[in-house]
Amino acid sequence: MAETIGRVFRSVQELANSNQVPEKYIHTQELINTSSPLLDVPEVDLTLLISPTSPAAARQEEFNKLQSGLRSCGCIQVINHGLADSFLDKVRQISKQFFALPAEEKLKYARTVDDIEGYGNDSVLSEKQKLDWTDRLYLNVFPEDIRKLQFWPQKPECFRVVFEEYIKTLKLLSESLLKAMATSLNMEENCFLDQCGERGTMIARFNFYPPCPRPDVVLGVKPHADASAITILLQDKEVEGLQVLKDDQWYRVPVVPYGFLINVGDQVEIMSNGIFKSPVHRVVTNAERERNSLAVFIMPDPDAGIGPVEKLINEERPRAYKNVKNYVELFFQSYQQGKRPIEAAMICQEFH
Ligand SMILES: O=C(O)CCC(=O)C(=O)O
Ligand SMILES: [Fe+2]
Repeated sequence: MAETIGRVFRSVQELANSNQVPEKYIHTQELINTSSPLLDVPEVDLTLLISPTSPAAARQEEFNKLQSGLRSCGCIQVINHGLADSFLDKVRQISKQFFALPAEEKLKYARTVDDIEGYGNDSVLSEKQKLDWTDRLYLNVFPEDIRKLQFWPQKPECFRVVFEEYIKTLKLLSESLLKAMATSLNMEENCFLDQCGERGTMIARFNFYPPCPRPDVVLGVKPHADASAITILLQDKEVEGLQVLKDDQWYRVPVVPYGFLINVGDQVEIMSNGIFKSPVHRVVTNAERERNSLAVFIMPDPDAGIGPVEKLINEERPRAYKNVKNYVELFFQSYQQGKRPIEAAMICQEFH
């Protein structure tokens, strides 16, 4: 068996417990403002949006909000999505319970040094990299044959049952969203979904952010945009932390306790020829309270190429991106070099 990180791994949770902030976690370039202004994220009522019995005007209103959110800040809050509040509480509960287990129990699911899947902390991609103040559990979920069940917790006991139900429902939700996004642009409803392919992948990342003694210089997650097509985020119900960059300024993303935050990933930015924006975002830390979130990344099949939808290319909006295959690989190559990965897919990069 490959060496597990058990031997070399110090969880952020352990650092937090011993009140230590190693230098690798400290950002020296700028102080981090944890109380920046609040972002105005449109709340979209999914039932009104997709139900054929909704009044046409009300449906249109929801489509307008969806489109304007994804164009301006790259995200929307989805409410009235059909998942019960009590079920979302259960999902949050299994995450909290997992991270609260003793270290030796969690280490049964530890990732290997050179793999991303499993329980661990920030993957080190370069020497200069600052580390994120977070522990994670990273699981491949769809297609089913890419699951590595050895990483799926057996404690708490209901983990797998609750999680399985959650991801099945989120798969359907992601399909509805991708269709709605295409429809909002007057495109054929499957134009984004079809590009994801039969073997589109879905990956879940449970994020656990222990309290941090230095929120002024440490980040929960450093600035990045997601490599996904879209990301479905279940935020902590009480503790804020996510920030989005808009017009060169950081904004706090509000907590909607039983809503999902949906953000555009780089691959839908490409498919939409830049109409929808994949937002740069980061997570700040909190000195008093821990925070949990669960990000589900909806990814196109890495073997199927993606590119801007033909009908979204025209004189006013010329093709801005190349067709790309296995974007995630490209993403990590650029990320290592400290570049914004999507630039590698842009045409005429010097003009952007
Ligand atoms: O914890 C959050 O709110 C967001 C995490 C995130 O950006 C990610 O996992 O890609
Ligand atoms: Fe992210």
